[in-house]
Amino acid sequence: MPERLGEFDLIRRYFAADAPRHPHNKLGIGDDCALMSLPPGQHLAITADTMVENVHFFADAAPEDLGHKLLAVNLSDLAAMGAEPFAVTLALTLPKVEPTWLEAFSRGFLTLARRFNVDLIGGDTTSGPLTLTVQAMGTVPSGAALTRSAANVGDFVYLSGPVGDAGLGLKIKQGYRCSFPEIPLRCFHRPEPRVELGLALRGIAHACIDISDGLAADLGHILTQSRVGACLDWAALAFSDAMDAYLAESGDWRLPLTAGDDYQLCFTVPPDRSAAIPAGCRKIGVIEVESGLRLRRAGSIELLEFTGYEHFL
Ligand SMILES: Nc1ncnc2c1ncn2[C@@H]1O[C@H](COP(=O)(O)OP(=O)(O)O)[C@@H](O)[C@H]1O
Ligand SMILES: Cc1ncc(C[n+]2csc(CCOP(=O)(O)OP(=O)(O)O)c2C)c(N)n1
Ligand SMILES: [Mg+2]
Repeated sequence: MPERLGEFDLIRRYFAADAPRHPHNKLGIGDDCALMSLPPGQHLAITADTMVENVHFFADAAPEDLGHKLLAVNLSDLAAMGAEPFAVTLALTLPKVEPTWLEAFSRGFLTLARRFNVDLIGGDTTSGPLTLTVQAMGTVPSGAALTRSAANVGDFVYLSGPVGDAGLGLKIKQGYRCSFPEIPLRCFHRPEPRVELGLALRGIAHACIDISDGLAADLGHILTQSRVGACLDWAALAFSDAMDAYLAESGDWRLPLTAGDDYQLCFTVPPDRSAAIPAGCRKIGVIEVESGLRLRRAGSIELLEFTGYEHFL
């Protein structure tokens, strides 16, 4: 007869292995609340993101990848703010207790957490349709956060890496045949949160956002909240070989601008600080007075909608 695990055994076995290690975390899993204490001069940065089966992942997703991605998308929001992560809570709704699933999920989650010195300090576990939520907390020196509203006219727009691969990974999962599927599928299943880059951009970048819904939509949030516009240069965008092959075959140039799930950072920098930008980031455009997002491509300039992943439309 298989072993039966209850709610509290499950938490103890898969999630409460370590006492908190980060000095800000004073009390972790096991009481009604966790306790933390921040040094003076630091702001607490807080974010939450949920992942739901058939919305954010397919039913056949590897649980280790799910644990990784759930934490990665939350750390990505802290990175986009220039915040240094130190604690997370995890709210799990599970249809049933499956030890092999939980073991792999917690391994994916806790491996990434340890890599960034982040403690799992609490959460909630219930039965119900598979739904995974994390709240992530970080610190940023007061006044140093990289907000969406801080872009200035004349700033250069930068992107931290290729976009579109995760969207291509989703297409591959939906049946698109691609000769080089490894990178797109890896970007879709195992995004890398750009935490070190977010920290390195403090004092250099003005506005910053992570690309979860798509470049056009997420840069659109910066433009709207900063009351500016931008013009991007298609030729400045870097694509993987897989994306180049997809573009050549399909002509679908909108996909890398609108697909989302990439978790690269898009940020704006005044020109006189551009020499300080970390390697690997590319200048893709410039912030302008005129509102809206324009794209220079194939000899002409066209207006782009702020299109991206949208849950309800
Ligand atoms: N249900 C909610 N209640 C309160 N605030 C919310 C809710 N959902 C989202 N927000 C806030 O709205 C803003 C935009 O959310 P979202 O698009 O999810 O950001 P992100 O792409 O960074 O995860 C964020 O400040 C987020 O905290
Ligand atoms: C099965 C499946 N279908 C579609 C997608 C694509 N997708 C789902 S949600 C999303 C955007 C990001 O999720 P959201 O909840 O909007 O995160 P946030 O912007 O709040 O960080 C994308 C690109 C996916 N990842 N998996
Ligand atoms: Mg969100």
